Amino acid sequence: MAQDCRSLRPMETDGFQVVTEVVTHKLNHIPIFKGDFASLSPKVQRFVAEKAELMNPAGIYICDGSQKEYDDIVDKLVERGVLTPLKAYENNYLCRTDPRDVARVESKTWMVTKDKYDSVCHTPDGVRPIMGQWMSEEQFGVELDARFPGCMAGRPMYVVPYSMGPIGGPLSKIGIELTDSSYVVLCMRTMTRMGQKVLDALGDQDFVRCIHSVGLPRPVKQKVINHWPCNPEKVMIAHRPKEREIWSFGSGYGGNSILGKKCFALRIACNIGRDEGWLAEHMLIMGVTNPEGEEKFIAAAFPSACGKTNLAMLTPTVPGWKVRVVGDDIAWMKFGADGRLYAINPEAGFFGVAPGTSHKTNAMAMESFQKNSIFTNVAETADGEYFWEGLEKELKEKKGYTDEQLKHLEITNWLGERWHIGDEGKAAHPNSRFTAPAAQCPTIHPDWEAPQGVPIDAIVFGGRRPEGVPLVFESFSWEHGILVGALVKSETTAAAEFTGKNVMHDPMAMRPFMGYNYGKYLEHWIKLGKAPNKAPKIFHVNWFRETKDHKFLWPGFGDNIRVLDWILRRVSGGDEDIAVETAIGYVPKRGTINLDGLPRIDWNELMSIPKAYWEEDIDESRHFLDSQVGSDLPKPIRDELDKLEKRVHSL
Ligand SMILES: Nc1nc2c(ncn2[C@@H]2O[C@H](COP(=O)(O)OP(=O)(O)OP(=O)(O)O)[C@@H](O)[C@H]2O)c(=O)[nH]1
Ligand SMILES: O=C([O-])CC(=O)C(=O)O
Ligand SMILES: [Mn+2]
Repeated sequence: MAQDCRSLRPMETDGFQVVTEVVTHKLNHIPIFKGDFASLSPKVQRFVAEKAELMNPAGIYICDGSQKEYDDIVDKLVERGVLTPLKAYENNYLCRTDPRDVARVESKTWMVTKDKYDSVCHTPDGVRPIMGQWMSEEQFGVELDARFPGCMAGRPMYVVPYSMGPIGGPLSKIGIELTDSSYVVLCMRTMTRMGQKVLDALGDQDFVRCIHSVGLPRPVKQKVINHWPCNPEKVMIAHRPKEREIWSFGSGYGGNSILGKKCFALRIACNIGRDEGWLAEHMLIMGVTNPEGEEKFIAAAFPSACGKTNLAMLTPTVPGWKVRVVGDDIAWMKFGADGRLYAINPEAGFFGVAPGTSHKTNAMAMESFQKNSIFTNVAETADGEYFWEGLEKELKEKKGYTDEQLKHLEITNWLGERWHIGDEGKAAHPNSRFTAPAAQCPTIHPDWEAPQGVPIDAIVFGGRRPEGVPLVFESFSWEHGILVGALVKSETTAAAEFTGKNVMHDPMAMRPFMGYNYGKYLEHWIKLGKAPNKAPKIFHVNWFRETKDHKFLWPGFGDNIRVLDWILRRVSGGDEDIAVETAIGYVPKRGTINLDGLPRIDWNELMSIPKAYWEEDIDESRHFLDSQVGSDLPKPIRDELDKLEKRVHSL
């Protein structure tokens, strides 16, 4: 490394005191700000030393995961203006990012493998794969060289050891993230089990290597906006699944930087799962107890910002039902010796969409983030409370404001500007997020950290489908259910860089998170569902069907319990006559979904299966599978599509 990091002035080292200057030939005089380098396992030492040599940080900070460490980092960030305390709560902070760094960037996310078709499908000439982007190893080398050498100059490099899943659990895995973002350190502490105890459990085993840099070495040449260094022009989120390695550059936004989450727990983990015989999925996990006291577990996959957090934390509107959350975003699932499918939530916190969250829609999320939480890109009221679209009514009632007072309330929007309700633009960014410890959720399941997981009785797919798709249907078989998952489509949301409302394919809600060839992934699913494994039933739901004048046909949120009730009665079997066979699957018989107490529901409109819509949809789906999965599409899935087409034609 050309630069001499010892010549940095103290302020350029973020005010850290040098504890020891370890002079090994490996560390090349890079000082240790915190922790004991020598106590790290040889593998970890080598990883840290090599990457420090490459990225040339001002010093190394080995995280112990303690509360004091968290508080110290928070204090520093408050002092620097990166975080603002939200005075109305205990230990809650607001973070405003550079407005160019607010969401995942799918176009800058790559899988790096020797063989292209390990990463993506054999798509016909001229078709750009949308389920994952491939980069060659050679190209990756070039891209790495253009970004990482010296990229941490003047910044501390935090070493973040973390476990996905309860530490030491049979389904859990360990990663180590190196990052120059202290915001990321705070989020990793909430979202994972992080710190010394992970190093203790690791011993000299291997781990997933995660390298993250905001990509703006000091002295910075560009203007830093909102004290949020980032490098939007050079963003790269690259994964090397064979090497179990992640390289993330240029963005501090959660989905790109909290590497335990999407990068490890989905893209790398689905590769590990393929090798080891399990599944890593973009799914919530919930326990649902009926009025008779029987509990069943559901895993559900909806695309980003399509309702996983809300469903997992649902407050039932029907008396006698109880819902408890195991996880709200990611499930690692493995069939056990008894043939049942067991799921763990690899995360320890919620990184949830803020707008739309209120006591009315998701009271349990609201309760989860009253303390110890970080709010990214939300707005703030003059009283030091968080604010976003969907909280207007609640705020008015809480404060006893008149409409006029509410309109004049001083709000600082996510951009830091003065803003009033009714003004142009949004108070909060549509993808603004809360980061809260899962343990703070009042409905967290007592077994949410059970190392062996919870047994899954039903898998549910869904998306935002304004047209044509009924509220709920059940697939005919495991293979048909996989086709249903493979054909998940949804209106785009603000969770990634897309603008406008287009209905896009998002198979299994995994399009942005696929870690290998999608056809092989479907094959893996098919294989795992075979006897002696007992495959759960697969359902599809749609909370988002609209009337012609764009009103939701279904009230959603807490009323979704009515649909779960039907699903679980189908799972229980028995001789209840509650389903009708249709071309696309079993749908509820009229009268078998409890609608008591709801305003008028247009059942016919909500449940209809319009032939013309489905014929067109199947043509489009066939085109999608042909062009995007091509020759990699497993035969059983193609057969299911043929059967579906025949059934729809004879509607
Ligand atoms: N109409 C309607 N909207 C819903 C329902 N459930 C959730 N939403 C809205 O969908 C948006 C996102 O929901 P989340 O539950 O945060 O989405 P998620 O699937 O957890 O998203 P990621 O964290 O991005 O993976 C919120 O703005 C909700 O208000 C529902 O049942 N009906
Ligand atoms: O990754 C993120 O930024 C948040 C998330 O859960 C998603 O987009 O599905
Ligand atoms: Mn998600």
